[in-house]
Amino acid sequence: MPEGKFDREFLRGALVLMSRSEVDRLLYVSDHPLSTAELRGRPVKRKLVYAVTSDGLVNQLKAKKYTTVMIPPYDYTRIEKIKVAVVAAQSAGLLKDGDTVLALAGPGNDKVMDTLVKVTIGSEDPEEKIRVDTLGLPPEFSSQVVESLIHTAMEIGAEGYEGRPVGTIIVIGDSTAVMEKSRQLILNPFQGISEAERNALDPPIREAVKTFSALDGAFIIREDGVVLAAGRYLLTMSRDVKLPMGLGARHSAAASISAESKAVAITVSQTTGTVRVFKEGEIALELRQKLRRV
Ligand SMILES: Nc1ncnc2c1ncn2[C@@H]1O[C@H](COP(=O)(O)OP(=O)(O)OP(=O)(O)O)[C@@H](O)[C@H]1O
Repeated sequence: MPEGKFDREFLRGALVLMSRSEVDRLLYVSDHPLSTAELRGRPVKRKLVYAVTSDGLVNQLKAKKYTTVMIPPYDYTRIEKIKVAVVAAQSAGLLKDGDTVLALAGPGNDKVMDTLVKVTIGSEDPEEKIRVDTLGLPPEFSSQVVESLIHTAMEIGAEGYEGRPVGTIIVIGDSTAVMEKSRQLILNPFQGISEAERNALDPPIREAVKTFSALDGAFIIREDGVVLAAGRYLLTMSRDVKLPMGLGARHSAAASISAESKAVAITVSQTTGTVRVFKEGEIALELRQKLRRV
């Protein structure tokens, strides 16, 4: 889409707002950085954080002393792009609780920006907030991967598969150990696909995870999001796990694998749609469904 007069006005309007002292950070989610002319006379460089999708661009912008974070090059919606960029900026220590952030994103891979979002960091409804940061995950885990899979799990719990409720387990991290402590129940649907094409950060792969959640068994996912397998039966049965009454074999298997490896295990309960994250054998996070469509 070529950039028109209104698009330039929109950007100018957004930059005027961003210059205001109430705004702590301006998150510019685009592979088309602002031009010198667009930035001239605006005291925003200090606040500006670019979120871009290529290493090359990160290096170019850093060489020009711009604060820059990298986000995956997937086909996200504008709001998803902004969420991913906020998480990336948080992980890079660029945002703190209470910061007012204005984020700008556009529909495609051109210069046009059409979405301006105001976010106050840490102000979300605690029920809604997925506090991956408070899970205390080791550094090898990508908070983007974990957050996106928790989100996918919430969708599985809310929507089920073809109108019927489904449950599943998603095990993330320490994958060599987890593969050793599990066995394939069915043919692995992710086998033979190149690693670049089976990353859970990629929206089509997230959709595939939702579809395959109807299969028996667990997903095994590497820290960087590469889906190694679906349909795995977890062989661990640890006695040291703490489970509330009423949770059965699925939750017990997830708790056990998280006790016997460094992995975290996300469960979706078929019965209630509730999503739980297990770490070191215990529930580290529990998210109930507000609205269930199945
Ligand atoms: N060790 C395991 N590895 C992978 N999946 C498992 C394992 N044990 C059970 N499951 C899956 O969990 C399913 C449901 O088991 P069960 O009803 O006992 O679980 P639950 O913890 O009560 O969870 P839900 O709330 O989903 O019913 C089984 O049909 C199976 O697909």
